Amino acid sequence: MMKKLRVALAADHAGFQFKNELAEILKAEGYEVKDFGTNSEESMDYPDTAHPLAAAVEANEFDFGFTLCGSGNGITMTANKHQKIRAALCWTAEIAGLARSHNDANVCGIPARFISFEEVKEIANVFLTTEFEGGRHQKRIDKIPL
Ligand SMILES: O=C(CO)[C@H](O)[C@H](O)[C@H](O)COP(=O)(O)O
Repeated sequence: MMKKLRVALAADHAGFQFKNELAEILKAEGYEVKDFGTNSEESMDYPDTAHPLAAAVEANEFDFGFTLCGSGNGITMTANKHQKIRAALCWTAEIAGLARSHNDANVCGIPARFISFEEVKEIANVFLTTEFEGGRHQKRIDKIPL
């Protein structure tokens, strides 16, 4: 039997709505999903949800993470402070595929104020189903950590 992929989600107030909708879709598709918040549209600071998500992905409690904020930048920058995290800002499905196949990204950053939920679903689907190619890309990602 195929292993259920474990997926962590985190957002700030700007990504809250799409994060909830994405969680429901991923659960319905059979993914194991954990929601690291935020839990309302009340203004909050994205590092407060991004750091716990990144720490859990880094500890291999989850296979992949999705981070959603307005531009996708702040929450993705935060996740990338963790040594074993490769968080990629993904605004199209093609970028999401390249983030997996070339960069072995383990966190997908989503700019919730700039794309539609249809696009979010496509991005998530491609991100979760694209394999890392390895080869020449492996030695490049090996050079990323300081
Ligand atoms: O962190 C961000 C930018 O990198 C996100 O886009 C935030 O969601 C945004 O800054 C929140 O803005 P707000 O005016 O406080 O709603």
